[in-house]
Amino acid sequence: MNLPEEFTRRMKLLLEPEDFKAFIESYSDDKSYGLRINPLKIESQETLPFFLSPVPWAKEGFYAVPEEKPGRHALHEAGAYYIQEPSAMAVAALLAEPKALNVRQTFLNNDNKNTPDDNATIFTEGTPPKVCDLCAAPGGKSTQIAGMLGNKGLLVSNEIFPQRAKILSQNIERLGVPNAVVCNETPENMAKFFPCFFDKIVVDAPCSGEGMFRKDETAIKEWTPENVTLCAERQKSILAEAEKMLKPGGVLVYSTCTFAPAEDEEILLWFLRTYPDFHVEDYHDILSLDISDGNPDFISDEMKPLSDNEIQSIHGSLRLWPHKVRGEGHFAVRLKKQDGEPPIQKKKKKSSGKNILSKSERKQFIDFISEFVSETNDYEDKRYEYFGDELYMVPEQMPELKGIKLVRAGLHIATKKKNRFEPAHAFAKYLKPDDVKQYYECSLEEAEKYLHGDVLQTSDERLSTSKGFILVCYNGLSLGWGKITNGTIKNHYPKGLRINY
Ligand SMILES: C[S@@+](CC[C@H](N)C(=O)[O-])C[C@H]1O[C@@H](n2cnc3c(N)ncnc32)[C@H](O)[C@@H]1O
Repeated sequence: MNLPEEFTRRMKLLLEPEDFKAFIESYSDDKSYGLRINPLKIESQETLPFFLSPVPWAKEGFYAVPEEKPGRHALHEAGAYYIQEPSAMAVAALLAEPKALNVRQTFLNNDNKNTPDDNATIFTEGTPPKVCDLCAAPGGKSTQIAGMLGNKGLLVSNEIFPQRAKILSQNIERLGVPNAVVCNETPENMAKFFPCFFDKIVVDAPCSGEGMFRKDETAIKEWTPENVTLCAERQKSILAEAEKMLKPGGVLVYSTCTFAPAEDEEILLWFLRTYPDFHVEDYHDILSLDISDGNPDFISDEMKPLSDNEIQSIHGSLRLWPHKVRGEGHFAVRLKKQDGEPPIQKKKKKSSGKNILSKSERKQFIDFISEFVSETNDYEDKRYEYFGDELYMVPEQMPELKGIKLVRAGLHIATKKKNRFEPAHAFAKYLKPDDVKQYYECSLEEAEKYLHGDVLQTSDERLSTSKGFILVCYNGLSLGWGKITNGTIKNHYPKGLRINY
């Protein structure tokens, strides 16, 4: 592998000779590859037909074998898991509260045996939090956070580039997440819409991507020292906006997938000096002791001298090195904002009302879903809003977002067509077989046909007289809608998502 010369020179200066040797040698190893199970869909990895071994720092994370192609399997489309580079899984894990993370520690101490307690999620106590993932596409951290939220609270996932925001939104849909709002905004606009709003924010910043070298040749080609400087400036401006959006007492997680101190330790130091009401919370002993500390010696002379407090804070950040852990490399730190009274904000109205379902429309909608949903009670007191003809079940904690570029406003539940509704694909992805009046459980071969867009033929006696919308499932997980008559299931899998197996 042809690493950029200046990159190698810098790493040689930073690392001890033995470390440097091991670091460079790690580039001849295979890249790390993993998947994270989606707790909204499956309880354990045991139902997956792949060879998996646990990632120490992420409860739902597993190393996988790329040759088994889990990304091409029907279970992937069913939202059972998300393919994610293992070291990246440490970032969202840093959002967890220590109590829940101690559960994880027990998990590790028990030879990685899964225990029922281990399903404890981080946000189950007290009011469910409002979380923002500010640089979110394609959705690795967002889908991990959604799993931790367990359909409670609010997740606002933002991505600045429209095409990437669309992919983010699709991944959120695939994993069946109901409480995520996807925005396509600049961090500056996000801060205007959400001042002092969030309990937790992740800034997984755009960076020079030195941790991508083994995975992606273009990261090597695009690397320049000037880009490192440019990224560092951009990271500061993104963090400055994130800070405005965080409530007092809130948690900010900053991360990059690069090794450049200018984007890691130095950004952390800059942040602590600019915002003295933040301090670092050290999670090494909670996440995994294999993870290294951030290094105060990496700080350049212009930023020296460092106080004892600053040195300790930098030690509290995490570095995942590819020669020390099984992962491509990451930097991450958890910052806590001092408690205090939030500045008084103009209260945002919940909604202007014009998009909201009228009483008669609400009745019409509930009547419509009662044709295929077993229990409509859960849907009766929810907040519904139209965006054009698209009807969304909007998370309760979402303020009115007039003027913001929205890609997804919660759970896309239906499309209005003249005087009737058509259930949305996202709604199918959210539902489980037990939630509906009729579902069809496919074989793997049928699932692949369905995902390809084919009509399915069933000889299942129970369905011989069935009519109307039916949830097409594989391994007990919904793939999408079909419409059944006389045992023939017409395919409603969205055209843009169809796959050639
Ligand atoms: C490291 S990636 C995020 C990866 C994502 N968190 C995940 O886990 O899948 C950084 C993201 O920031 C976006 N980005 C680029 N420039 C940005 C800017 N000026 N402000 C905010 N986000 C930006 C990129 O498009 C990219 O999707």
